[in-house]
Amino acid sequence: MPSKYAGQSTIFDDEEVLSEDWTPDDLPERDDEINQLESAFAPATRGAGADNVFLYGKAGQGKTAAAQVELSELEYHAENESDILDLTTLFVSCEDLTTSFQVVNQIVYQLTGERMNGLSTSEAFDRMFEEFNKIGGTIILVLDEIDNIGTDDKILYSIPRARSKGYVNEDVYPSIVGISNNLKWRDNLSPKVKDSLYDESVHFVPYDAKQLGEILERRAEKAFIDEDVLGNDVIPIASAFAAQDKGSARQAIGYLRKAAKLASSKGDETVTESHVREAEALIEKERVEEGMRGLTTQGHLALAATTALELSNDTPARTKIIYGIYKTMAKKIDVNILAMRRMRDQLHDLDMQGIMIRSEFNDGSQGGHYYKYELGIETEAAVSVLSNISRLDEIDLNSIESAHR
Ligand SMILES: Nc1ncnc2c1ncn2[C@@H]1O[C@H](COP(=O)(O)OP(=O)(O)OP(=O)(O)O)[C@@H](O)[C@H]1O
Repeated sequence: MPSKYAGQSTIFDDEEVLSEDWTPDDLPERDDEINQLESAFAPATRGAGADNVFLYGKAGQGKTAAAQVELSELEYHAENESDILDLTTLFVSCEDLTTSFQVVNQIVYQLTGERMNGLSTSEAFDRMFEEFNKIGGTIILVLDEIDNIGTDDKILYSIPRARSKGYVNEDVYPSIVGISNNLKWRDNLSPKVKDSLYDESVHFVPYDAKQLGEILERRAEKAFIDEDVLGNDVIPIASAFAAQDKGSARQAIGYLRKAAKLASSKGDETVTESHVREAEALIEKERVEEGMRGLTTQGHLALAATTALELSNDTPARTKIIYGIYKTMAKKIDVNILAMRRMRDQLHDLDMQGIMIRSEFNDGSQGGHYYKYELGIETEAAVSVLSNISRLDEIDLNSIESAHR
């Protein structure tokens, strides 16, 4: 008898194509942006080093993918067509790095396999430039999610000025490709950084539904065994969902991937519109749960107080009722008690994130105008997230409410 794994995928040819890590060779929707990158890299092909360039735009807009595609092209040129270009490229994710020192440390680690311990920031920079001197030639550093360094931005003016300041030898041409989806951070950079980093600044505007549809079509061609696997509405709906939200290609691909996995796990031979709708609802649920986990302690307490009321069927509840329970909980775990006005802000934020639902009431001249809140998610989902937060260990969501009564 065949195992339950036999014949599992009746729809996928190459499932990997829908994964987060798969990089396309071609991004036709970003031709203009890629041309701008090409102009920034072109001086390197003439032996003058690449210009510094800054890619910005919201998440999932192909900034990282465009940098990868254009750098691969330049690497191909250096290896196969050029006697002039001696190229080293380094891709550094700054996701968990919050200072220039940490970024420098990571660069040195990626170049040498060694971490720098006990060095001052300027010693660390010296060490990095020493490595650049050993390598020589054109060195392009892609610093992805560079906004994580906040105002500690020494690296962003030191590398672009390394040659003019004599930090590196004559034959070394280091430059930066900075990538960020935080537009505020970019606008608030120090003038020193703006001067050095803004040789070129490339803006990635959000994709529209048509472009997202084309991106999905190309992926689908590679991912599925044939075109009949996808119902006619699948791509238009997945791209419309993503376009209405953030215009993110990552999000659109995520809907298609989840819908296809749902179809596959149910043994269905085609992916349909209802799989996409189900996928969207599941992804939204995961997003909200993630948001719940990431709340501050005050946010968690506001959620805990509302959840306790939900468990005793006392929702929707007015702010002052939630506030009463919140105060008891905050006291119990020794947390500073917010004023009622601030609690209102917390509840409003939870409403904005889809964790709660706020309804407006108007009792005319007697009661005036007020809001009531209830959970916007399954009660069990809130209980499960809250029970995994150690700061709230001493709070019993079932008994606090009865204590309040
Ligand atoms: N024009 C496109 N064609 C095909 N795939 C694309 C296109 N644009 C983006 N993608 C894909 O969408 C996903 C997100 O893209 P990418 O990581 O490059 O976005 P980003 O702008 O760098 O976002 P973030 O700032 O969140 O990292 C990747 O899987 C990428 O391959």
